[in-house]
Amino acid sequence: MALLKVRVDSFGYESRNILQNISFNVPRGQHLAIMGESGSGKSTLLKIIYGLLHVEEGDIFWGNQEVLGPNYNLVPGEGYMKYLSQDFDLMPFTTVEENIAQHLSVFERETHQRRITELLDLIEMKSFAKVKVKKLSGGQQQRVALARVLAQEPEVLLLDEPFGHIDNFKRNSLRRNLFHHLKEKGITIITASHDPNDVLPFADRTLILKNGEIVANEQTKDLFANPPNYYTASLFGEVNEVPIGLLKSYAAIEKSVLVYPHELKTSDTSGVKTQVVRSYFNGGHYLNKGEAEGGTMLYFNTPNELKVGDTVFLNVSLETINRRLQIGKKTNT
Ligand SMILES: Nc1ncnc2c1ncn2[C@@H]1O[C@H](COP(=O)(O)OP(=O)(O)OP(=O)(O)O)[C@@H](O)[C@H]1O
Repeated sequence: MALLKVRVDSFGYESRNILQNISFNVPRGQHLAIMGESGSGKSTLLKIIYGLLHVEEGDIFWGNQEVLGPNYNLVPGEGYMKYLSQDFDLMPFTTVEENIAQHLSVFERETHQRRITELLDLIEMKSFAKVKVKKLSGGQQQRVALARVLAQEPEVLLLDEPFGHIDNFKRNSLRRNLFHHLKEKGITIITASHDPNDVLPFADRTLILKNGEIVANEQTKDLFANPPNYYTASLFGEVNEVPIGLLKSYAAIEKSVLVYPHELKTSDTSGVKTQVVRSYFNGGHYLNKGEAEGGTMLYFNTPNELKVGDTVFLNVSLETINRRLQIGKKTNT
């Protein structure tokens, strides 16, 4: 079974080192997400995998084929791999339809119209088929760019912030359509994104980059349930680092555990005594900031708005505490 093998011992622009000790595999058909703060090296890594940047120390293989970088390929990029960069690379003076058609195989002329319709459907832009690309908004152009990379049905698809310019109204259905389509076709995907909504529902595995190094590479659900550090957890949203002694006063452990806001449950009578500082409307719930005894700030969710100055008692299940303590042990060793 084909496997994408990525090894970058070190890579830098000019003299500055950007990536080091990178090594991971992606089996055919798997969807890997790459998350990391801005500047952590996500785009650089995708460009290396696609063969746009030359790596002295490292190599990239798809099965037995080595991805040759710009020092060996006059036109960088491999036929079986497509890369959607943050700038879309469209032909502005031709129509949406022509932009897509240009990437369809010349050997399948009779099926072109059907494929164009299928791709326009996928990006929800059927009514724009005859519109010139230069007249489209940034988000619409990004959707056309997505259709273009899909037109050739690559074996490996690299997506760099694929929904960054698309508004929420279209974004949710587009990412469901797109990732469902790619999974059905068995395409191997690597998506670089800041947005946990691009990652949590769709990526089989998630790799976390920090300062150009891998800090985690796990099944997405396991990583969310057991984040190895604060940095990883905070990429998924708000998170608290809570001293165990605050949660369980009898515990003689000088450690903290990571607790997501939805894992802190309120009670009127017992738990960590906390005074409400702010209550933020989040749509389906309120995210509250509270000051616990001893001054620790805690973020916690409630179904209703809380009044500033109110006192609540917060609790975390023993099961959650124990699970998080186990990860601490694992990563310390
Ligand atoms: N062409 C370049 N020349 C020099 N330095 C660069 C170049 N491209 C990127 N960098 C630097 O490399 C580092 C990693 O950038 P990269 O774009 O890979 O990060 P990223 O994680 O994709 O960030 P973002 O999420 O903001 O897109 C940054 O410090 C950036 O300034």
